[in-house]
Amino acid sequence: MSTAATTTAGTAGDTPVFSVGGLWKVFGPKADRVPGDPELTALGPAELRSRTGCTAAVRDVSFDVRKGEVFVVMGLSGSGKSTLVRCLTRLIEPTAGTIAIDGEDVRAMDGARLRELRRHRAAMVFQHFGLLPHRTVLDNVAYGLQIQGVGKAERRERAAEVVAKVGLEGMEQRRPAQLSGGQRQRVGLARALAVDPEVLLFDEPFSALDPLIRRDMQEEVVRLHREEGRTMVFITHDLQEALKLGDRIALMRDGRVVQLGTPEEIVGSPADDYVRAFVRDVPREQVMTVRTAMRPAASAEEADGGPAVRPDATVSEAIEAVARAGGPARVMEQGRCLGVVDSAALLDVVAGVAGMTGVAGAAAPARRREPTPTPAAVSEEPV
Ligand SMILES: Nc1ncnc2c1ncn2[C@@H]1O[C@H](COP(=O)(O)OP(=O)(O)OP(=O)(O)O)[C@@H](O)[C@H]1O
Repeated sequence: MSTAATTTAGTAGDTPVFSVGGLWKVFGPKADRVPGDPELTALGPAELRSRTGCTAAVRDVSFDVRKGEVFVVMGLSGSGKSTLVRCLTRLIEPTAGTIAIDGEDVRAMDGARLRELRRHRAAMVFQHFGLLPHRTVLDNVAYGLQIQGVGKAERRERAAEVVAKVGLEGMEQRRPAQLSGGQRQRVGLARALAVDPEVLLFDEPFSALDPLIRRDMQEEVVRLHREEGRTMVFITHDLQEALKLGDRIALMRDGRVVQLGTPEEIVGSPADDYVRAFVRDVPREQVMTVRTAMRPAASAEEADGGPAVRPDATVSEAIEAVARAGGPARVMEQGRCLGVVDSAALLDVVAGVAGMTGVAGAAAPARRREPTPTPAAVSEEPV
């Protein structure tokens, strides 16, 4: 889901939307003493609990959420996802560490500023989003604007726009009880969107939906993100959902982020055995891109002919192109041939014997041949 992100994520000089440093949330008696005590921080969850009665739900977590990206927080139940994301707007008060939004210190905000943060800047979409049962869809969506003091005519107009945007046109006058679970979730999404927040925070919003509706909603999020480029933080315990939606994924275990990276990095270069076990059953060809399997062109003919694929095409897409053409495909970017992929290298990725090496072509060294100068331009559009 990188289309909007790559165009809107901006340059390295951009201030991140959220910047989190050394964040801790400890529940329990005298929680404050835990983060600063090396003896206690060295303990595992069970030992910490038995020694102090405390649970470290978030342990020394640092990351940035970049403008325009979908940042997924993933982990099993109890790994600390909800606590971490609630700390971002201080729905849960952190125990230690720093949080900034657009460079502004969230921990230093007073009550009024915090309310403003939650209402205007970082809106949350919950799994159980508490729609008002006696209000219509339109009024539920307009509710956040009403709280903000927006006049009736304007809020109805804006609510109608977002209702249409999330595909609920024609249902404006229904009440929540007259909607399906998926439609209700769309109302919750529309309500968060109506206040036009800089960042949307999703707390497992789709986990109660049945699989088909869930897929629809995931596609809705992908579409909204592509159209608007809005920054999103998305909690899920579902790996497929994380891989589908995330530009980057923070994988949590026992309060720590064990790996932070793109779906391709997480699947292709798991940081440890835990992550490796987590991603073992992922169909690699649907996540890994052709960069992983690419080698330099072996000859001028190879660089000049054959089907073209984009560098961010999946291995699965390249397999189709190679199978149709009966020979290697060229990886093309802005008219330049970056390298080629052949069936053997693509198969290596599927089999998991080619990893993320960071060096194009190094995944299949035995087959590496001498590079050929790339042609200046080609006529075909990459698939
Ligand atoms: N108010 C609380 N008091 C004590 N412990 C808590 C509290 N809230 C959460 N915890 C503990 O903190 C840890 C992390 O919980 P959290 O809800 O953040 O996990 P999660 O990854 O979001 O789980 P789930 O997917 O089940 O929602 C768990 O061990 C949980 O029991």
